[in-house]
Amino acid sequence: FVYRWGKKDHDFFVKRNIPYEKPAFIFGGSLDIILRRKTVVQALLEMHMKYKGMAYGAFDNRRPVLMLRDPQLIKQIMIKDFDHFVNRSDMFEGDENLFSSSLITMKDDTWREMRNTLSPAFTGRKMRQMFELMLEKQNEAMIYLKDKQGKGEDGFALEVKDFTTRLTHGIIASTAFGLQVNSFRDEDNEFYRRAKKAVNFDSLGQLKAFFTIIFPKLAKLLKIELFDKDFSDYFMRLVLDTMKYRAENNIRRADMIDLLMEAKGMIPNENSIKAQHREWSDLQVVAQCFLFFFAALEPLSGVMSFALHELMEYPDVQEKLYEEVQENNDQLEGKQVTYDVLHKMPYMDMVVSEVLRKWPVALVADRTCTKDYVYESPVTKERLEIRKGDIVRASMVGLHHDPNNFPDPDTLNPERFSEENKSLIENGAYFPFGLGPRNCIGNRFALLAIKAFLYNIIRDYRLEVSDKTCLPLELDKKTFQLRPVGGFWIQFKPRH
Ligand code: HEM
Repeated sequence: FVYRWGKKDHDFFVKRNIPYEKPAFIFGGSLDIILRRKTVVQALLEMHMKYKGMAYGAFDNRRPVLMLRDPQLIKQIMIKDFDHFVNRSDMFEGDENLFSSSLITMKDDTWREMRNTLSPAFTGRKMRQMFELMLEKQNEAMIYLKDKQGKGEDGFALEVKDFTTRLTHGIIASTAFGLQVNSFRDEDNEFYRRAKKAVNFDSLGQLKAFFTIIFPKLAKLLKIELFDKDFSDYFMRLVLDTMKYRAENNIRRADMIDLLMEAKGMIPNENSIKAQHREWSDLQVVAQCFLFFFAALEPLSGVMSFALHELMEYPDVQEKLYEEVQENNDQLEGKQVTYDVLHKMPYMDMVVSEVLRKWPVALVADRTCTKDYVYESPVTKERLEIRKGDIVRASMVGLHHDPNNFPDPDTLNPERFSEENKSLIENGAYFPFGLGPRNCIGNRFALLAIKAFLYNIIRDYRLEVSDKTCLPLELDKKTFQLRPVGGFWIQFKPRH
């Protein structure tokens, strides 16, 4: 029995006549990663380059996954034939919890209705209002750096992932939970501690996550939950109490809580959202605030950290960006950067696009096939059959580093995204925020936060190599997070 179970689905791609990466007994496709022999990025890149053609097979732990390689096919699945591929793959089995009830994991009509409910929170108008809340947090971060700098001119070395994580926590606490926490000054606040525990899996957390994914039924039987009850109760109480307090005291604020209160009919509704959808349960509402942690915290702080590292490694790019920042800073007479100014900085846009090409931190985007599907390549006439229940996956990291799509892929070159060059980029080959109706709902939010962050840092500091910098950047195999060996160390030299 164990032998049969350990080899379950190993012939999946043989039967389909699709080339595939052979899985290991019991552990499927993740053995090298569990044993820390490879990083996830390395495994994805190697596979992408090894296979040719439209698609190949791989195993995500024990599940067969069809890896899509061809930009045309990816566009067809993610955009044009989205109706066959509405849902993501199930990550965890188990009872309803804060993760399983969030937009990321919702399915079919429930997903559609929740996406419609949340979309107004991410429009240009709302972003403009949320920008003010973001700036408050960015200012706290800049004060922290100033204090660290002291009077010396040489500056100081900083592990920037810790710094960007604290900043992102502050932004999420404010924009999603309506909370004012200064994670720089008050380093041990309860919100920060609890949230960090949830997202920043320690070794035991990582083991629990793997166990629940590889042995979902056993985990359910043994009542091994990814989030303990105490933790879920804290966030449920936090959001529901805030809503009650605001309703009683008639408080409005440009954040997620406000939008969800509208959706629940607790306050007057600007967007007539309530009329369009069902009654959401308390769990479903709180899960949408919580999803900022899963969907936003790690990618946002990750991209900010990689951006600083890249600017440090490419001083010419850094100087060119500084010139653009300085020009705008002069026009603003040193006042705070605005939403409009950030949208009119072409070089900033090119730099951020290129950092996201090199470091598409979400790495992959998944869909589950919900109706049988056949694709025929218009070029080669090759056919690919995808059946209901199959999982398909596009590897952004593979496509973004494929020299056929981006020559010299390991070099940071913002010119790829210049006005004249960017139209040459195929959008099935570049999609750091995913593609189609199920793409990242927070992409504008993310771009805004990253650009405001870079503006402030580059205006005040020159980024240089420190004694502890990992250069060339080598990802740490010991963690599932994207982090260089020894951390993201950078020397901050004050410009003024
Ligand atoms: C640089 C930062 C970010 C990156 C690179 C990123 C990337 C992605 C990617 C690749 C997906 C999957 C898209 C697909 O399947 O086609 C996604 C989904 C999602 N992201 Fe982001 N994201 C970022 C920041 C954020 C932020 C700040 C938020 C919230 C404010 C957010 C909320 C979401 C949500 C809710 C989904 C699921 C959407 C759905 O299923 O309808 N993300 N993100």
